[in-house]
Amino acid sequence: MLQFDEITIRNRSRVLVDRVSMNVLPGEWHALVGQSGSGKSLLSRSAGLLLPPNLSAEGSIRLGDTELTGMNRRSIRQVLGRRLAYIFQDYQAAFAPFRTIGQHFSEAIALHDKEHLKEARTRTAIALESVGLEGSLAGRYPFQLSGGQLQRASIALALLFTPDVLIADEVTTALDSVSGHRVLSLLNRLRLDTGCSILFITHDWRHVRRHTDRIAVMKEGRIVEAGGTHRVLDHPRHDYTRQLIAAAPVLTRLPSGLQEVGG
Ligand SMILES: Nc1ncnc2c1ncn2[C@@H]1O[C@H](COP(=O)(O)OP(=O)(O)OP(=O)(O)O)[C@@H](O)[C@H]1O
Repeated sequence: MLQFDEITIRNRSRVLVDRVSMNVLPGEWHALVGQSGSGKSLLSRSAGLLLPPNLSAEGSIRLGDTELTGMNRRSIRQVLGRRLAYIFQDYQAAFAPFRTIGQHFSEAIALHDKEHLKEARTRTAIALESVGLEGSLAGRYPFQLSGGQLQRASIALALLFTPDVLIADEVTTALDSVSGHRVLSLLNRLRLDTGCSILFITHDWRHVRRHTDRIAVMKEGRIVEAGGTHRVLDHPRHDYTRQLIAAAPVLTRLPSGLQEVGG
């Protein structure tokens, strides 16, 4: 569904992502893990052509049959939000401070589905309700919502057009553990309802074990190990994966079928 082929990302002096290939399958929840600075965010941003201007990317990224690399701004804008959506740790950045939540939804509908603009209000209310928020929140400004509410609103906005792939980059990091857990349960329900795939970047192995189907492990710009979640967690082949798992002590004590308490 989202196929990265031999992606290399560099700045003038350094290769930051080195010939990475990865395939996110339809409907799956695919984790991308690795230490800070290993290149996870750059790789995921390269799909939406969202790299900072001082970096360049080579290789091929396909969403279904559509080649994303080399698209012009106009074409990628049509893909972003409609077929490929992002949610970030910094969910505040998804909203402009002086526009209401509802205005953000109307703008997205105006961009991707103009002929149904008249129904924007109803659609917004339905979308907000699908993530457990009241439709009336559409009239509020971002600063009038809690962190958890705003993250839910950003998920509703990202999933408004049922994208094929949702890229979730450390979406629970800024939330307390209960809100984080709720957000991920919500994502799982929406994934099952809509059939979208999730590329999930995280440092939290509890979430990896609980939710994901497959894992790719990144180290210094390369994927060093990839496979089914239970295989990688219970029988890691690469030393680096073993070290990462050892640094999350609770996981070392649990066979993959069991869930840890808490979190
Ligand atoms: N605009 C940039 N210019 C130069 N180097 C950059 C730029 N953006 C990121 N990097 C470097 O690229 C490497 C990979 O960064 P990236 O943000 O992808 O890491 P990450 O694995 O997502 O880390 P984290 O888990 O902390 O978010 C890091 O060494 C980072 O310093």
